[in-house]
Amino acid sequence: MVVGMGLVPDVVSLTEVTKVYAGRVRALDRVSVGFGRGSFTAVMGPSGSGKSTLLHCAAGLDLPDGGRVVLAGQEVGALREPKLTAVRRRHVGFVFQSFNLVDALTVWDNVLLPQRFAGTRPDKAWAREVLQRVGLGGRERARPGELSGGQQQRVALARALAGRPEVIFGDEPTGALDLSTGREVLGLLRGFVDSSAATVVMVTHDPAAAAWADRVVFLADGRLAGELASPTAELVAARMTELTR
Ligand SMILES: Nc1ncnc2c1ncn2[C@@H]1O[C@H](COP(=O)(O)OP(=O)(O)OP(=O)(O)O)[C@@H](O)[C@H]1O
Repeated sequence: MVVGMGLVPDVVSLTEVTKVYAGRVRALDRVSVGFGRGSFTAVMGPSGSGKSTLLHCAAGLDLPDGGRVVLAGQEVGALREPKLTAVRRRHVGFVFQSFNLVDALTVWDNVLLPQRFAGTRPDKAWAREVLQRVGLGGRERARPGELSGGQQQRVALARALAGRPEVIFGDEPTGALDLSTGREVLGLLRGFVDSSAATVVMVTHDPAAAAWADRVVFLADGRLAGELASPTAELVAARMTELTR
């Protein structure tokens, strides 16, 4: 099944992607899916269905064993290090459940860190604006340990956005947050998609979180198991119940 290959050009596309672990676990089995510019996609499926593997392959963090991944116009499998890392740093932002902030650095330095790693001159005015937008204006000098979980996730979001990536990948970005803080983070992601035509691909277990997306892509046993446009939490939950039956 091929989903998401629409009229809008894809920022990320996977064609017949297969990933096998330890020579026998087929985590992804000929998955073809595209993520269009300015779209927000949630990836869902039962535990072990291949969601994180899909995200890692799409983001160039992991190489597929078969098929093709094109990320921001570059075929990932054809790139060697350090080029692959350079493409990732230039075009991709990440938001993980565990935030992955550096405790020894201030909020400000955490936000600018990926650009410093990339060797690009940080756009400080934009970084400041992004921190304002996520509600952390004035907290630049704080350390992550002094912030709440929700605030730390917002720092991670600001860090992901500060380099103006074409695509942001989230692996359970609201998984460690309470309901209302999770909603705030999802609202921010939604706002960035709508205002800057950024592309978001987010793995989640939560139907209410998936309902913020334009589309939900379902996986089961490493294969695509359909998609849902304009999702509601109820429709997503019903589909998940069918998949886990
Ligand atoms: N590094 C690895 N080595 C061996 N097997 C792996 C590895 N990573 C993932 N797998 C296996 O690949 C399959 C897909 O894993 P993946 O983490 O992508 O699923 P998931 O849908 O994200 O699961 P969850 O919802 O539980 O996080 C599982 O069977 C998992 O055990």
